[in-house]
Amino acid sequence: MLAELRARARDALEPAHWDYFEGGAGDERTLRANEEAFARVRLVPRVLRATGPRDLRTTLLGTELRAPILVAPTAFHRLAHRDGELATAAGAAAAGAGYVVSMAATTPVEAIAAVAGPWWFQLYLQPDRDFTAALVRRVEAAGCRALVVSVDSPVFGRRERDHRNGFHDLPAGLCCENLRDAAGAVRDIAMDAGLGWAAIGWLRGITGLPIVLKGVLHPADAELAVEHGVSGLIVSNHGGRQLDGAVATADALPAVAKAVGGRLPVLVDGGVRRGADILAALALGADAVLVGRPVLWGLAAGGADGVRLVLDSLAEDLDRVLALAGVRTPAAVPPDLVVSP
Ligand SMILES: Cc1cc2nc3c(=O)[nH]c(=O)nc-3n(C[C@H](O)[C@H](O)[C@H](O)COP(=O)(O)O)c2cc1C
Ligand SMILES: O=C(O)C(=O)c1ccccc1
Repeated sequence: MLAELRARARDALEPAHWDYFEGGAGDERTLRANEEAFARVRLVPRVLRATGPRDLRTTLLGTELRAPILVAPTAFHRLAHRDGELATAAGAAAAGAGYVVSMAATTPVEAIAAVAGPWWFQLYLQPDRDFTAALVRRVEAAGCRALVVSVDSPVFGRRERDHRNGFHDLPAGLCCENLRDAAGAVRDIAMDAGLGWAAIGWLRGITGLPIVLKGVLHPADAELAVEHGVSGLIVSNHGGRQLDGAVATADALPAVAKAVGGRLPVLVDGGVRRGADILAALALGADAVLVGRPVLWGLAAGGADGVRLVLDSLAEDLDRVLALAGVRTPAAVPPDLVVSP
């Protein structure tokens, strides 16, 4: 199902845009490793557990979802489909999935909020703190339920496909609509290699929204995140688009989950393509998963309906594999459901 949508997306997109969505950094080792790590997992199901119908509902930081599935923040949805983020928001809402809006969205958050279910906002903390604070005020006013701060991007990863294709800018008519300053001029997103833990403390001080750190792979950073009062973590290597050679997320997850020890929700993204991958993520210590590229395939192939189809199919597949594994709810997935090879 996903493979067919992926092929349709490829047909629908200009090659340079396809490469932008699909590609990773460097030799794309980490990009491949994410899917491979899930494909290596072997499950040890339980039998005769009389689970009855499954219940996939999941609450994260006060946000209620139909299943432990969210749309990962990805940039430039109007490059994938004319309805852009409005289609993503509507498709995710119809599927009961969470939606993390990218800071690089090509639609204003107020318009997204009008058609979205529960949504969070992904932020790159900008060197201009006043601008960052104004953006936080804006997304709070629009109804954002949590801030997802990406911490894996002190600089841009080297995306060789984009260099080859000369893809550096959005085409005329599209821009990062949430990066307008007070005068209405659109800024570029700045990556900030000067960011430290003090910046997280600063953000804590200017907002009451839960703060989720995205891009944690080392258990020592997970421990620091807990100490600095964040509300959640996303184990992520940015879908292999930042540090090529970084550990696959399914491989990094158990140590991070162990360091957190249940003190915060732990989410994971990168290479989640099947219900069995979600089941594996839950067994390896995650509370929920985010899905990046498959949502873009659905969006490019079929707009809001395509997004809904991707998310509904993953939830249905998770329901089936939970039953086959003898588990009734996501929270009840035991660690001994997976064996290491
Ligand atoms: C085209 C594209 C754009 C992305 N843009 C962002 C972004 O703006 N902010 C961010 O934090 N992560 C971004 N990511 C990373 C995703 O949030 C997520 O970590 C990754 O896509 C998960 O891997 P998957 O695509 O294998 O599911 C992007 C990923 C892709 C593929
Ligand atoms: O492409 C990306 O992965 C990404 O994170 C990003 C960041 C800033 C602007 C556009 C995309």
